[in-house]
Amino acid sequence: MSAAADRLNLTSGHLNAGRKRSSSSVSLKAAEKPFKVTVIGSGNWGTTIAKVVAENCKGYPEVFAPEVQMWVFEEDINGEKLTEIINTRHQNVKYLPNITLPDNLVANPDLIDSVKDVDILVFNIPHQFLPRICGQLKGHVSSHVRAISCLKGFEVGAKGVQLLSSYITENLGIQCGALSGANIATEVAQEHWSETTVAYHIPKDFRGEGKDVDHKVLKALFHRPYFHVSVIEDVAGISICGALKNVVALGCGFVEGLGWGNNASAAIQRVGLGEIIRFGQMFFPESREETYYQESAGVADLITTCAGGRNVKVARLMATSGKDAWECEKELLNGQSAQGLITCKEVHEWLETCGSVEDFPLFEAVYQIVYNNYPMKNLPDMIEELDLHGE
Ligand SMILES: NC(=O)C1=CN([C@@H]2O[C@H](COP(=O)(O)OP(=O)(O)OC[C@H]3O[C@@H](n4cnc5c(N)ncnc54)[C@H](O)[C@@H]3O)[C@@H](O)[C@H]2O)C=CC1
Ligand SMILES: O=C(CO)COP(=O)(O)O
Repeated sequence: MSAAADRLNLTSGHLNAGRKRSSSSVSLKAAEKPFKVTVIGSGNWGTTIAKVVAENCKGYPEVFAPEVQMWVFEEDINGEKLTEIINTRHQNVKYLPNITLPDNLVANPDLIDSVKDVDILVFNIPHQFLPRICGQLKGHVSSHVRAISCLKGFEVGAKGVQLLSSYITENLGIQCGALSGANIATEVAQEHWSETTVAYHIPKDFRGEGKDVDHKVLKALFHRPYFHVSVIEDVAGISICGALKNVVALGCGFVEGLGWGNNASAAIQRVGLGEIIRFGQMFFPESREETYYQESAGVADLITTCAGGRNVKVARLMATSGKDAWECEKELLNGQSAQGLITCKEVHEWLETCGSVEDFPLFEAVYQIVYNNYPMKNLPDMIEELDLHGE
């Protein structure tokens, strides 16, 4: 067993679909040429995942090239470039303040330069920017590159509703999995224990152990003592839950902001979980129902987001202040993004296209409140009424 695997103490139970844990060790072969990793994105979660990845790349030089590039959408912060601040003070003062970043993490404002000779791309940007980023990357990424998307959302367009990992595969011609879990970024950055789920299908052109990315390599890349990783194959299941729990969290924020308390929030989460699973069954039948219940990316992420995520905070402020969603997002998030605000519109457009709006009354109610100013106090009736129409 390599020294890297020894330190990792990988177990087969962590590497397979399902939740059976086994104590048998799985060796991690040293890479023929250590994998070079780039993180695309440097927001709240982007910087946190870059920290996790850089720690592991430094810790396992037999497997990964120690230097990790992080592409940064350049900004001026009080007369200084954000990339310069990150590279000299090792802090992302705007999106992840008060967290020291590893010195092998290098901020790069040049997207194309940041992916030069890369083997593994980790996408981590608000999903509304993905089409433009993919457009810029086209022709600059070899088909041998493997990717993981940490984004939560969908792409809705001429091709219908698409997973973001599929969008990346289609546009860049590279295999792409996903990482999603109950992961409020700041808690992970502070190294408070949490779990996550990584999902990845081994592609047909897999080049072999030590030469290509497999589940063991992904576990080594993301697992930390404070960030426990389960690697499975259900990319669709973890991505659906990650996208849609943001819409449910807006619903929770509305009822909390109205002062209705825990029961109302629990009711929204119950209805929301049902709609998430129904969405998966209708549009992504390859997703597995147990993923929603058993993985961190499933119900656990729904719970943490509805308790303490940015979407719930924005919706709560909408309820207490009467301001619209965009004002609240601006006021609360200092340039960060509440992805549920975009996802609820994308979901509405898709459901309308396929005549299924009435099957998803909560998603529709959230959309109508955010975009058409429907009174949020009518939320229970909106869910009921649409249910009755559906009968
Ligand atoms: N923050 C969190 O706790 C978690 C977030 N996620 C997901 O991770 C993804 C990334 O989220 P965050 O890193 O938190 O981003 P964020 O919400 O902090 O957004 C700010 C980022 O967007 C970038 N940006 C602004 N304008 C841009 C433009 N025109 N083009 C490209 N980039 C631009 C900023 O430079 C900054 O890096 C999202 O899909 C989110 O749902 C997932 C788990 C946890
Ligand atoms: O995805 C998240 C937690 O897993 C973060 O949710 P918010 O974007 O609502 O903060």
